[in-house]
Amino acid sequence: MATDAANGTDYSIEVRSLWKGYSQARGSVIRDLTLQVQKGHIYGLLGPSGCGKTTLLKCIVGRLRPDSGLIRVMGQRPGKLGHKVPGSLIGYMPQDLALYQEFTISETLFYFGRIFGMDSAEIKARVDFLVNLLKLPCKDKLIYRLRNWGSSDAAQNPCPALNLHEIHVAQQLHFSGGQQRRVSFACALLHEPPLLILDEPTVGVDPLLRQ
Ligand SMILES: Nc1ncnc2c1ncn2[C@@H]1O[C@H](COP(=O)(O)OP(=O)(O)OP(=O)(O)O)[C@@H](O)[C@H]1O
Repeated sequence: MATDAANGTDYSIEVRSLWKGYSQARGSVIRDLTLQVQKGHIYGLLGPSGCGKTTLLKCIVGRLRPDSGLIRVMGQRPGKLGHKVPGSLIGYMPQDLALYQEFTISETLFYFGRIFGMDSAEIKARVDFLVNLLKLPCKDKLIYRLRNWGSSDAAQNPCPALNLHEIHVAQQLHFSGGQQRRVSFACALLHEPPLLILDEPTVGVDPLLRQ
């Protein structure tokens, strides 16, 4: 309805006259930005590197405060007391992966599921679904990728005492960079949020997941 739209309730995201910078010396990264995203719509944010896309998304999910202007997400200001943004109203896949390296994928998804107030049965069902949907190789793999294992440079190799076979076995227990992005995507989808915000979701993933 037109009246609802005017009040912002038809919008999942509403940004008006947003200004945001990181320091006075460097000035504003976002200058007087206004945009609206209607509920049920997919919105792509395009722009050159460094123009402020991630900064805008961080303001929308409540990780950064605007210098001035208005942001409403699902009808209310992010960070407002009692409003589940940041929280269960959104699924957010950040550009920089923010996963606990010591967790397995199963532990990671249970951790986020608990934060979103899901019970064990719900989480388990979603984990099984997402592992299948995103073709995650094994729920019991650790997230951490052993970067320089196997390097001939003794200074870089974190465990030079292991032989090549042992290193190969250890690497099989861990995720690659692209697989970690799939796990991050699974975390964003886990609680079936009404609003999904993905920051460069296709970087480092194969064509199958891009589709
Ligand atoms: N934490 C920060 N402190 C200071 N400056 C920052 C910070 N984060 C980003 N910037 C600066 O703000 C500007 C916009 O960065 P932002 O990451 O929002 O751009 P972007 O459009 O998402 O870029 P890309 O497409 O390369 O990811 C850049 O000049 C960046 O250097």
